[in-house]
Amino acid sequence: MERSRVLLEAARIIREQREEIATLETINNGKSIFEARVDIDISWQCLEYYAGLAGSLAGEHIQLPGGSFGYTRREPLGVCAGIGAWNYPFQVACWKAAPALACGNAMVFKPSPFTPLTVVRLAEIFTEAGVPKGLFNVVQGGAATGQFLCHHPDVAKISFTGSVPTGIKIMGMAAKGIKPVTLELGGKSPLIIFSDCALENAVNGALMANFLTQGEVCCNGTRVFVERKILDVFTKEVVKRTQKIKIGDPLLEDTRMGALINRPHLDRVQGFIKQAKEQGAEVLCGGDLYVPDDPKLKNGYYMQPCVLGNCTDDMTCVKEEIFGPVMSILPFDTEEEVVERANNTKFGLAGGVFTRDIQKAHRVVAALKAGMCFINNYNISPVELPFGGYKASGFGRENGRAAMEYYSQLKTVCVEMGDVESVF
Ligand SMILES: NC(=O)c1ccc[n+]([C@@H]2O[C@H](COP(=O)([O-])OP(=O)(O)OC[C@H]3O[C@@H](n4cnc5c(N)ncnc54)[C@H](O)[C@@H]3O)[C@@H](O)[C@H]2O)c1
Ligand SMILES: C[N+](C)(C)CCCC=O
Repeated sequence: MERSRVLLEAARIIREQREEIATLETINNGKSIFEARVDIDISWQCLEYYAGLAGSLAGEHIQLPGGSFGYTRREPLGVCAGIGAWNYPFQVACWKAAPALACGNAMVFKPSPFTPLTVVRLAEIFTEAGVPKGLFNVVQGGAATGQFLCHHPDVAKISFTGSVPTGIKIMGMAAKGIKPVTLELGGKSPLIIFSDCALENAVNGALMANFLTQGEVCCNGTRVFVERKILDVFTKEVVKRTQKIKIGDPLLEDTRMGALINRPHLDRVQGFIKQAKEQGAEVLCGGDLYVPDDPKLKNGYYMQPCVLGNCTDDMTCVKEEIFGPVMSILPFDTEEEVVERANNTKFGLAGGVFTRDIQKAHRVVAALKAGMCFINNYNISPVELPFGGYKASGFGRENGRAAMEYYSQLKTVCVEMGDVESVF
């Protein structure tokens, strides 16, 4: 209950300072202030949710023969290292810190060197809310700092959010110390649009699945499979709506797409589009740099959101995570075919389906090999729901009751009520 009170107080401070933190996050990452506010809301909701769960940590009582019994205790792991990506800096830190602290652990958090700012604010808020000194700590740095944390003998668990190649290294380092890991890695998720969908919702869903945070979202549904019967009408509408997305100064109220994280990443995203064209895809809209009128933004890393048509499953843009505002549209004819193609990927983070046929919806998501599936929506984040991947997208879960499992360990106590029957 004490942990709960402190987390609730931290959530209250975040709510109170929402505008200031959102502004800092926009400066930190480049995403629009409109979206940053949503991220901050999801963050305080996460703290409130785990505040609610903190007092419910409990074991079981198990009756044994002769009046003996056993019981289990759910105990903290110790010092947990959190290593974050740059796309949701404040939110990722809250998704890790809230369950870690609720379960009685300490955390040392390392943000991405590209987004060092807001997690420091989080640490200050925790202190202000009454988190004891040293219980939540921030260290800045890049790969070397991350490696140091993973190898440190006092670190009991590593919770990592980032790319698959780094995830592989983290798992290797954790293996050396037999440390449990949570890996929240990348994806190339399918979004399946059946012809019996509510078209406007499906178009909205496809935009939500591809263009939040400049497309730099792990669970994005970037392979948009569209039933051939509605391919033309769906594509036309998606392109029309994509062209209307307001790009520019992320601190302006009406901006909906800000700047990508840095120049090398922008070049990489555009490299994927160039390669897609060479492989036969058609750029239906966007893909070029966007240069705002404001002279002080001229050198910003802005690009026009891109929709690719004429795509096939073997193209690089369809197989690899681009992590930018690039949607690939792929036609399909049957449910069986689309499920097989949707699952034909090394990743398994998310998936989505739009249809009015509720049986088909449940049948298809049951067949998808992905950890987070959406029916008739995409990329919403209720903190009550566990989030995490299958296959190369990682394992372990954040959010929901499930995350408590990943920040605690079970101790079993066996209690003898009779005499010891020795075999010797
Ligand atoms: N599944 C999820 O919840 C989720 C959420 C956000 C981002 N992501 C993924 O993150 C990737 C983009 O983020 P990124 O570019 O910051 O990823 P990244 O793997 O380059 O870096 C992630 C973090 O790991 C650190 N790091 C890098 N090398 C390390 C090493 N050898 N040892 C220890 N730490 C190291 C970085 O400094 C950073 O803090 C994408 O693939 C995206 O899909 C996944
Ligand atoms: C809040 N979203 C949009 C579901 C993103 C979760 C974190 C992944 O990058």
